[in-house]
Amino acid sequence: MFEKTTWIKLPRNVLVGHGVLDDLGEAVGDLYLTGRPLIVTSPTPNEIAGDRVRAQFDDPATAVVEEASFDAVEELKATAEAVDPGYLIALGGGKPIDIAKMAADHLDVGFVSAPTVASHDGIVSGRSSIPEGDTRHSVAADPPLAVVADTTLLAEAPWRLTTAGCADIISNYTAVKDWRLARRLRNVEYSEYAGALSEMTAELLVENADMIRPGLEESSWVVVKALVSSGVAMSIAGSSRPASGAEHLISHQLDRIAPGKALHGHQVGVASIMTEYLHSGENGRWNAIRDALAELDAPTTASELGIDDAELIAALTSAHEIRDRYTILQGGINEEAAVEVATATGVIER
Ligand SMILES: NC(=O)C1=CN([C@@H]2O[C@H](COP(=O)(O)OP(=O)(O)OC[C@H]3O[C@@H](n4cnc5c(N)ncnc54)[C@H](OP(=O)(O)O)[C@@H]3O)[C@@H](O)[C@H]2O)C=CC1
Ligand SMILES: O=C(CO)COP(=O)(O)O
Ligand SMILES: [Zn+2]
Repeated sequence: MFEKTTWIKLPRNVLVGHGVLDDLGEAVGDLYLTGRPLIVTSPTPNEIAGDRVRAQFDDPATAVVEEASFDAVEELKATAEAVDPGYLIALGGGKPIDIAKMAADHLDVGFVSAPTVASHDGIVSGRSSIPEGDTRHSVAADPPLAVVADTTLLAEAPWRLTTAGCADIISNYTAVKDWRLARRLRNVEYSEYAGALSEMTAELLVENADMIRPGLEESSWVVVKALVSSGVAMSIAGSSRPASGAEHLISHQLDRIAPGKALHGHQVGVASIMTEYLHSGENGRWNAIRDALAELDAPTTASELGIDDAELIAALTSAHEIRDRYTILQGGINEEAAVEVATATGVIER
């Protein structure tokens, strides 16, 4: 008997465009949400756009989060108990979005995402990525009911945050390779739709790379559409597999070994050059990944990330330990081989 079930959760309203942050109230009204909103943000986005959002609601409450952690989720839930919100609005980068997404899931209230940077593909996904001790959890949570991405605001954000979003998308190439490898060698569940969507998203971004330039609203448009599409691929898959393979494991390790030095997207981009090399060898397309990153002004070396060679090698050799996810790094890579891949790809100097 056929007993498989698929439940794909997706946002209902996705609003991308010029000045649309001022339509957030309307987008929320369209969802028939009731009660007061709790705006979950972090210091910079609160300063830049908090008042614009608060002005659209009666009696809004605000919680400012400083870090992505399970403690921050618990603190937010405690705030919510006092505030009794009808729904949450996440305003900011990956940090407040991940925290609000997970807290909304626990509180059983709706959640709306208003990204202020196009820096990662969690703006739409049904996952929260939260570190805990030596591990990193990709926690299932309902995706936002609505996404309101204001391209004017995103184009004004520092360029390096946009290039981080581009690099997070480019890393989909190797994430899908790892996923296919895991299907072949461990029979893990694989979705052709999610894999194809994720790869196509990376392909379209690279094809449009010449349109992606600092301060251009069209660029934010192209990048956000890609981030939305990648998030949808994760929702279809019901896991972060289409957008997170060994390159993400390396980046998560860098977050622990060299915290705060580089952005998530930039780390996964550089790591992706190396995992592509591991997948396809020296004549493979690792240099196409490197060139695409360089064209988008994203880092391609450890020193551009601000990371020491030793930190990079430590992340490479320990990445396989942090999550039970089969990738090209399964079983680990030893130090000599790690130095070889990092130098062969120019990520560290010989
Ligand atoms: N759930 C998922 O599927 C995914 C989750 N992620 C997670 O997302 C996080 C990375 O996201 P990222 O956005 O880089 O993290 P942050 O939320 O930390 O944002 C990065 C920086 O941008 C600042 N910022 C936010 N908006 C603006 C703006 N408009 N202008 C200037 N600065 C601004 C923030 O300020 P401040 O310091 O004041 O907050 C912060 O310093 C990681 O934790 C990663 O694991 C990544 C991909 C997918
Ligand atoms: O960053 C992500 C996808 O781009 C989320 O991946 P993780 O599941 O590895 O946290
Ligand atoms: Zn990512």
